[in-house]
Amino acid sequence: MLTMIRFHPVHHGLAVKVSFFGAMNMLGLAKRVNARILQASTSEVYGDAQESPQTESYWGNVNCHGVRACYDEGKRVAETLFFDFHRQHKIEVRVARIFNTFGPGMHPYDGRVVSNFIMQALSGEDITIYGDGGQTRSFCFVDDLIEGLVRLMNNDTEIGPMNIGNPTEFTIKQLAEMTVRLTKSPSKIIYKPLPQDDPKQRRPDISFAKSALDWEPNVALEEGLAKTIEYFSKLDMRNFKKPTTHDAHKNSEAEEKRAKNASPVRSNGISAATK
Ligand SMILES: O=c1ccn([C@@H]2O[C@H](COP(=O)(O)OP(=O)(O)O[C@H]3OC[C@@H](O)[C@H](O)[C@H]3O)[C@@H](O)[C@H]2O)c(=O)[nH]1
Repeated sequence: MLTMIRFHPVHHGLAVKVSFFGAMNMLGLAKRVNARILQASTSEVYGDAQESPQTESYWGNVNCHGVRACYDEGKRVAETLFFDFHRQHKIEVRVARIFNTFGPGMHPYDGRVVSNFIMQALSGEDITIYGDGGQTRSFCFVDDLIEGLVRLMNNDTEIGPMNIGNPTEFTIKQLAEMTVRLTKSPSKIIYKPLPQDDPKQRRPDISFAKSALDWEPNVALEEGLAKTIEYFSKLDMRNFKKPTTHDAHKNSEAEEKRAKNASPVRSNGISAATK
């Protein structure tokens, strides 16, 4: 749900609110009924990472006032709450950092890259790469993710945070080409501006999950993508409506315009207008 609303301007504040109050409420409930509780955290806590692969000990690189912050900071503060409740109230928390996950069951309009590309390819629309497509992601098939989460919840000693993702990295351009090939689509690939603060590289270090849970993903991107394409091709689209407009890239179009109108920046980074 948070993924779906992440870039919609109307919902920016809501993402932080849902993350914070949702975590507070659920932790209160876990305390009252003495339950073990899982936080589905995210690779977004690493922001535009300056280390790759990302280990759990990396503190991340998040622009706290950027357009993406509502999601990234919301999930970061939720982790803070989980660990505080663990320390103060001895709640049995488990925190998994999930990397880009895909598979049957995805909402066709959730706005993420896998669903966008498959929907575009199946309907013969242009495939929209944001930026030059050189940015990378590590895509985890849903069955692998669920197995990892179940093992983490059943583990009596490790609380996390723990990366649960597929460490095989692909560029977004490779994903677009693979989608076109697997769907045999006539769609052509087009390029749109990159959204502000879009991470350049995402790849989990899963050594912790491997040693603690004896877990690693088994489904390769191509195999998972084929299953996801099959799922999307059988969906009755009358049951879905577009929740938001297809406009994530527009954040950066607006940024570009602002930058063009701003005073020139000197090589020392100080705007000419400030001198
Ligand atoms: O149509 C599109 C959509 C997205 N993209 C690009 O594809 C990349 C991946 O974008 P996605 O929207 O799928 O999401 P991200 O990988 O950035 O974050 C994702 O993984 C971590 C989760 O916690 C987040 O909830 C999820 O959104 C980005 O570089 C994005 O700019 C396109 O090139 N075209």
